[in-house]
Amino acid sequence: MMNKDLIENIGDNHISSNVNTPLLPTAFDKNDDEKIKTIQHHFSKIMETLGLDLTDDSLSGTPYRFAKMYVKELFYGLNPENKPKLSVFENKYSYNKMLVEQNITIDSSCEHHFLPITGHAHIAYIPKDKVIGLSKINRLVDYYAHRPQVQERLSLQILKDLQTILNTEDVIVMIAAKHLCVSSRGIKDKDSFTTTIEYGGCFEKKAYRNEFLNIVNNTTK
Ligand SMILES: Nc1nc2c(ncn2[C@@H]2O[C@H](COP(=O)(O)OP(=O)(O)OP(=O)(O)O)[C@@H](O)[C@H]2O)c(=O)[nH]1
Ligand SMILES: [Zn+2]
Repeated sequence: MMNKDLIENIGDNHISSNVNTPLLPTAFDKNDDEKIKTIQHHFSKIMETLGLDLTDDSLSGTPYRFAKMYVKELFYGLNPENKPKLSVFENKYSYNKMLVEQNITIDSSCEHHFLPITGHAHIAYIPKDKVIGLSKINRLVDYYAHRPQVQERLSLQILKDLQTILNTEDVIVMIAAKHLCVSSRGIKDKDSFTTTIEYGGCFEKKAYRNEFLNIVNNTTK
């Protein structure tokens, strides 16, 4: 069982409440195995409602597979225990120019339809006293992406965490992604995609944003 602070912050203790993922007070009352059991039960009812024969050997394991996939894979980022350890190091070399980590895979799900959001994140920061292990940026993106999301909140959650960990406002997060709920149902627009860009500190200045965008545009395949 987790305490109230953890529930409210879902492990994102530094980010302001308006960017927290909305959770019930009961969010952590069940462990992963209990959640899988409950989801398995309800998903089998959904399948039965659709008229599917769960005694068929190809379908009988689906409710369990589906539940395990939700809890352990697609939405592992709802469990703060899965938050990656983000190692930061002293900026011994006093590197104080832009560092860009680009083409970070986004595999997320939209919270309105529970359909995939896929694309890339491009992130930059200008170090002060701390630098972060590169892979930890990718891990942080992956963690926040693996929740039911809207792209705006995903961008902000990543930004706020990096600003806190790196002890600087000078961070920018850009995400360009396709929403299957737009391309494969509803309006079924196959070509459109969505770009969000959130930043603070020196990236408020156009010159810094332009330098970042030039690097991303000129070097991203
Ligand atoms: N702002 C924002 N909207 C999103 C995101 N992902 C999905 N949506 C939108 O959420 C909206 C939900 O609108 P509703 O009208 O309630 O749902 P709907 O009837 O399925 O809407 P349509 O997709 O237009 O058929 C849709 O317009 C989606 O495109 C996101 O990351 N950010
Ligand atoms: Zn959607």
